[in-house]
Amino acid sequence: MLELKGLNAHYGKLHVLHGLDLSVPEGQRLGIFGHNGAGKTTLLRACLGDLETCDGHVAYRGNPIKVSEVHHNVGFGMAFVPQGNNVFRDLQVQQNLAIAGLKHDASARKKAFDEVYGLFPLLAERSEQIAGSLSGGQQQMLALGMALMTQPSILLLDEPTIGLAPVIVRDVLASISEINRTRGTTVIIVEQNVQATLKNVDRAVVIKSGRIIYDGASEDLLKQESLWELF
Ligand SMILES: Nc1ncnc2c1ncn2[C@@H]1O[C@H](COP(=O)(O)OP(=O)(O)OP(=O)(O)O)[C@@H](O)[C@H]1O
Repeated sequence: MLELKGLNAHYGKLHVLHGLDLSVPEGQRLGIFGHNGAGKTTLLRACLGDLETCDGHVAYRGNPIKVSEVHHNVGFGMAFVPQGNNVFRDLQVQQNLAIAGLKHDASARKKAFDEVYGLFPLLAERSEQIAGSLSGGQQQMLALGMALMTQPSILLLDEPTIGLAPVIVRDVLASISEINRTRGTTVIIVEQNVQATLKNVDRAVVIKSGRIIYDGASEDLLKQESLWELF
């Protein structure tokens, strides 16, 4: 579904990703882990074409991802939830969702609303609440709901549980698994909460200094003693 070949990324003289190869099949839940600064967010941005200074090949369902054409690339069915501050804080919950679903006609938008409210009943209960007054975990659910309003085939999530209490972390990760189970949506999730995330992904990739140093089944990652220091 998503294919990266020989991906290099730079910020000025800083060489961040070094010839990465990665192939993600339809319906997979992939967790990407690694130290701060390892290049995880950069990798997500490259998948979207949101990085001018990268080279290599990125394709989504056979469509080449063109650099600097994010608006075009998301049209292939990609949704990206960036780290933090990802809702319109001064607008109501339902207004946030409506904006995210603007590309749809009225009937597709209603279907998307029904799906989001079905997955996150709390968003239906709080539909008129101002988003900035939701708790951190609720805002994260709204951000996921906004991504779902686009009816994506792949979700790219950058640390969706950052700053949340452990019990809420579990809820948010379970919601992501539920989205994958009910819609078949492919998920790529960058996370620092490694142990909690491993319970909700099929495959784990560990990046160190812009290179993949582990790629395997999620349940096997914790058996790799040489990687424990990362966690
Ligand atoms: N816009 C930018 N300009 C210059 N350097 C950048 C930029 N964005 C990221 N970097 C640098 O690139 C490297 C990789 O950053 P990236 O955000 O991809 O790492 P990460 O693995 O997502 O880290 P974290 O877990 O802390 O979010 C870091 O050294 C970072 O300082």
